[in-house]
Amino acid sequence: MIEAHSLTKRYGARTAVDDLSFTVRPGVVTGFLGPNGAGKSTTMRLLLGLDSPTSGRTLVNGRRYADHRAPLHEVGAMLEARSVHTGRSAYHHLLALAATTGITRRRVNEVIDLVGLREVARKRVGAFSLGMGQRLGIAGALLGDPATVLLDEPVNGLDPEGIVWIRTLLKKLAAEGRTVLVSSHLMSEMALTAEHLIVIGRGRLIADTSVTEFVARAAGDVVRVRTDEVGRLASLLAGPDVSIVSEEPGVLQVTGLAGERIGRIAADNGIALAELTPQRASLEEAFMELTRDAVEYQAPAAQLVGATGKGRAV
Ligand SMILES: Nc1ncnc2c1ncn2[C@@H]1O[C@H](COP(=O)(O)OP(=O)(O)OP(=O)(O)O)[C@@H](O)[C@H]1O
Repeated sequence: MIEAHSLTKRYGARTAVDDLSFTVRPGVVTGFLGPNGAGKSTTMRLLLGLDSPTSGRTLVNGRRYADHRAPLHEVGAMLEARSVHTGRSAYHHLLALAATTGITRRRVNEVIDLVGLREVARKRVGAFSLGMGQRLGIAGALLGDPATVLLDEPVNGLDPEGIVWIRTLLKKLAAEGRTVLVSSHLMSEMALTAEHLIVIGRGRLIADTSVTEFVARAAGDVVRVRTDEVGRLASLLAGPDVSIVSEEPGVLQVTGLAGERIGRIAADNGIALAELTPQRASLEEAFMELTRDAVEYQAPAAQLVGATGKGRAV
């Protein structure tokens, strides 16, 4: 389990992380989402004790990272910046890491197989592609068989096959009862990988919600209706919670009524419809909407704010 309590990090006048509180639970993959510069990497560094917070605190498996006697067995992490000795082979890089904490050669070989680097294990890391480097970083994170895994943008640089592989691996790690926190700036990727989402913008918490709930809220309730009788239909549909806009001749964009209801009202009044289409905001659109101006949203934890697409020009 990972906990952030009122975490704040300032670099001079710049606030990278701003009073952030959340809990990451074991058993599911949690996506850590935010646009570039939102503060994801900084938060991850704070969780790992690589940087100290200006205020607030973080706990991993109930303790501060620095208080763990064998941190590699508690938390495995891959941060974005690669700090691998490029002259070493993948095998020797992992062996050197293992040696610092009494991890066996057998385990080194296990993780090499787990991440699919067996064929290139003896090659110099300097010659690795970005994707191979990511796999090596993941191998390092898993070396200590940790209960908690933190990965910063692990999908970067992976080919489609690698992306599917990491998705499957993360789900497996979570199913084994581990806590898995994965950062990304790609909503679409996280929607396929994560079950829970923590979304930040400008260092602040914007949403702490299940992916299911995020998807449900992202599905806007705008229905596009095409008919020869727009005027008559619009007056029949009008109501206190209904908004109707017509941006092109013969077409209404209706908010606040389900498609079924619109179809029923039209049929009851003998109006023929040429089209009746619920318009769904894509997840990516919803995410962008949500993070566009993070300062607008000052969400309490465990709530999703502003993802309904309100404010869009309909
Ligand atoms: N060491 C530092 N010194 C000064 N400013 C920093 C430092 N580290 C991060 N920042 C600033 O803090 C903010 C958050 O950066 P951070 O790298 O945590 O964001 P991020 O969400 O991980 O973004 P990205 O996806 O681009 O890596 C940015 O404005 C960044 O410029």
